[in-house]
Amino acid sequence: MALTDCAKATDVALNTDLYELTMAQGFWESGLVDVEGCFNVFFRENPFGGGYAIACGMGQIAQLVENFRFDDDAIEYLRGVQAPGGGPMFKEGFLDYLGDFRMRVSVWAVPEGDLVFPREPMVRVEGPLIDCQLLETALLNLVNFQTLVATKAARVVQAARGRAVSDFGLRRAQGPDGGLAVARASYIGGCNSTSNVLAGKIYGIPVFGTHAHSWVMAFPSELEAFRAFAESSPKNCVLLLDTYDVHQGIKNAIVVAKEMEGRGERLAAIRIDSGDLAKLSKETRRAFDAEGLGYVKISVSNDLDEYTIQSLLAQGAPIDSFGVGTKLATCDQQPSLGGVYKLSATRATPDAPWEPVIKLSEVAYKRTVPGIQRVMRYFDGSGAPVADMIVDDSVARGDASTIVDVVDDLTSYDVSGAESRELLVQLVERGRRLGPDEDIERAKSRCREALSSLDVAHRRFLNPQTYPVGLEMGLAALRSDLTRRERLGSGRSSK
Ligand SMILES: Nc1ncnc2c1ncn2[C@@H]1O[C@H](COP(=O)(O)OP(=O)(O)OP(=O)(O)O)[C@@H](O)[C@H]1O
Ligand SMILES: O=P(O)(O)OC[C@H]1O[C@H](OP(=O)(O)OP(=O)(O)O)[C@H](O)[C@@H]1O
Ligand SMILES: O=C(O)c1cccnc1
Repeated sequence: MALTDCAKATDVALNTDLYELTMAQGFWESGLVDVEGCFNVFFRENPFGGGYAIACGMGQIAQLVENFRFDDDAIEYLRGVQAPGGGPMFKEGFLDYLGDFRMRVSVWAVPEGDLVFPREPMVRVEGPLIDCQLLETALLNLVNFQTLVATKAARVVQAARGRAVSDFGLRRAQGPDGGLAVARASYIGGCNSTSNVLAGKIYGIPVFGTHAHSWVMAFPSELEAFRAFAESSPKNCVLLLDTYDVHQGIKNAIVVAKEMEGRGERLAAIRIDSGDLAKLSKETRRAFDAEGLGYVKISVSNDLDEYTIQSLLAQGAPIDSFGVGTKLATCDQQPSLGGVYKLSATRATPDAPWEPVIKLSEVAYKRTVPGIQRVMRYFDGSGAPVADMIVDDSVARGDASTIVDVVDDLTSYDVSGAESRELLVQLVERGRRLGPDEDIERAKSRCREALSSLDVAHRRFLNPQTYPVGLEMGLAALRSDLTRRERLGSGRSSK
């Protein structure tokens, strides 16, 4: 993540909510240093009213775990933090403990770029409660935003139907870190390039750019501005046509394109950034084709998103590429994913058996899933994913053909005969990464393959079909049992 890439690596431990540190102090003081927990990250609704989400941010978890330490500066800062009631917030003994602290968690996660659906764990963390708690905020910060952006990008790219999409969002992103995260996640979600140069350097994402209206305005005439840009950037010349009047812009760009031809060069593309993009792109295409300039591509921008792109293509607009900024970077329509980190099991020591726990709620919809959860994804004969099953091996009944819906336990799905694969992959074992970070290109191709295998019923924007996610029958029974026990007053709530 940006903080681990750009700032002092050790600052990652302070990139958290204060309560994680006060809870950690409480665990330390209560002597609960050996107690272990299992936490799961999941979200409850697909973003943007869609039928899927794209897992992202997981590729930076191992780095977060490894870099998680409190250096002298961090301890000095914490020593100075005052409690509102007076006196230091943190005790010296706890600060000593933090000074030697190293994360001891094990982590499993859905690989970046893969499909992920509501209520299934996309990250599972096991380890000492203190460690798990200290990781919560930074982990959610990594995966919530990037999963949201990767999903938005996947939708925009889906609408573009094979045409290139570039991330233009840095100027509207949520700060410098936000801009980097947008570039990374939108590339994994399917964008071809970014205008963000730092993201290009850090992540190896191809960079792309045209020129601004100010370039044209800085010259006495548009024609001179176009000429100067063509001379300065002959190998990546994209001319912006709409500073004054697109029709005059077309004429001037044609003049410059011909002059370039005379020098053995080629105008790569033009960009249109306002007005009726369908009408103007058609006029531009006709004019350039009539002059034998069929190779000049048409790029458009201006507050685009998946819906405007879908509409432009439905209008037959001959557009070759899209620059998408504000609505991609700010995840317009839905500014946050709402992913949560919930405890699902505890054990008194690392060798003791896990005890599943459940969080009830007034609304059944918010009831959590207990246990040490794995996810199996089932596929039909054509390789399309058809359902995901959450399994806890300690209670599994061996009947892998029935999945009980995760929200409505009167609904079940039959997956008999379907091929399956494990969704969560282990990244970290007791604080140590199990391998190098995956190449971002691998995550990008995983996303492309996963989306192309997903039934269009789950991919469409309007009223997509809900993808089935449920519990293995033994886990469903355990959840009902724990719910009953808590409701009848014989569970943890009454002890
Ligand atoms: N043919 C079209 N069909 C659907 N939406 C379009 C079409 N052409 C443009 N749009 C979208 O309509 C919105 C507003 O476009 P509009 O023509 O008002 O540009 P503008 O706002 O005047 O440009 P400027 O950036 O100069 O203010 C933008 O989101 C743009 O992407
Ligand atoms: O429209 P977006 O999807 O956010 O894409 C990025 C926008 O940033 C630039 O203009 P800027 O917004 O700075 O000024 P303008 O709207 O006046 O052209 C560019 O010309 C795009 O329009
Ligand atoms: O290169 C461009 O055309 C560009 C980059 C960022 C924002 N708007 C446009």
